[in-house]
Amino acid sequence: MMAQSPPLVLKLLASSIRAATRAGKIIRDVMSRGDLGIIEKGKNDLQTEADRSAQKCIIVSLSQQYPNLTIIGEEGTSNSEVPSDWVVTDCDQGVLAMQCPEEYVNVGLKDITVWVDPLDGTSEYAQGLLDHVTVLVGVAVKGKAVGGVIHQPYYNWLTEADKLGRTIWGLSGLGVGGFTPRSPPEGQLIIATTRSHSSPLVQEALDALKPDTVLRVGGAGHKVLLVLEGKAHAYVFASKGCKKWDTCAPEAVLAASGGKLTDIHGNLYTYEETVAYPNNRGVLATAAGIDHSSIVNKIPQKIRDALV
Ligand SMILES: Nc1ncnc2c1ncn2[C@@H]1O[C@H](COP(=O)(O)O)[C@@H](O)[C@H]1OP(=O)(O)O
Ligand SMILES: [Mg+2]
Ligand SMILES: [Mg+2]
Ligand SMILES: [Mg+2]
Repeated sequence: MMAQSPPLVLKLLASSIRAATRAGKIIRDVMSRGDLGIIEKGKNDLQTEADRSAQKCIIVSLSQQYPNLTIIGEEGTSNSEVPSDWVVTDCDQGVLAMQCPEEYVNVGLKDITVWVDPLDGTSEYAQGLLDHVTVLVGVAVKGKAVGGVIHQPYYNWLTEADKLGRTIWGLSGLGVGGFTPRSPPEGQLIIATTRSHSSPLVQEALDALKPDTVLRVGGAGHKVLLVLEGKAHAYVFASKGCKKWDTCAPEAVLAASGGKLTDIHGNLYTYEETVAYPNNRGVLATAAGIDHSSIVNKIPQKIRDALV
């Protein structure tokens, strides 16, 4: 009997794990060399050589394996040559060997849009808050965020440098791999929010939720990691500013763990190729077991009306 090739969604996730991990090494190498090559794309919006190089690594690596795949990356498109050791065309064998959830077995290339944030937390990267940095690859099927990779290249950098970096993935219907999610402590409310893109509206939403603790940290990927790790109950960002590549992978990984990422109204974003990039309705993510809608309901209508 001929061996069946693995379903596309599973294989793409397995390839994305390898590509994101390679991109993380590029991000560390740029920092080690010390010349970040910073460009200001807009107000409070930087791009470094690490963002550019990591994106090339991921896009070239996935495009070689999946010609005609729709890939949308934060740093735009460029056809420039990349060093051959940036091109990774192998797969994570552990994920490849898993049983693909039935509903994704027959998904074809045309149903998929991949959203790439090659370096999430650029502002923190430039300031040396290196554990806030993640590499995000999200796999959307017919507009729904179903698969995701969150690679954290500097995980453990201050504590166990010999175990540097981690890669966490999730697939709807299959679960989360790379670590074991934990529940946040009961009887309190810990909220993670922005440290570099705050505003009066962001603060008003936090005040309304009366949290015991607010963690002001960088990156959408990093904040969702805090929620997955049980270090925060929720990630609340009552502002525009995040884009589809910031939330696609985190949404998929969080959902695979039983949590939820939506706009501030509690509605899911969609991730089809034609969708507008900005997440103008804010971000609200909650851990598994947290009542997402009760948090939505505590956000004053005035704030919700401002985010449409
Ligand atoms: N006003 C903004 N302009 C550009 N990017 C933003 C803005 N607000 C948020 N982001 C993106 O969303 C991520 C999460 O936001 P925050 O860290 O403020 O909570 C940021 O790291 C940044 O992604 P990136 O670093 O990939 O450009
Ligand atoms: Mg950016
Ligand atoms: Mg980002
Ligand atoms: Mg980015």
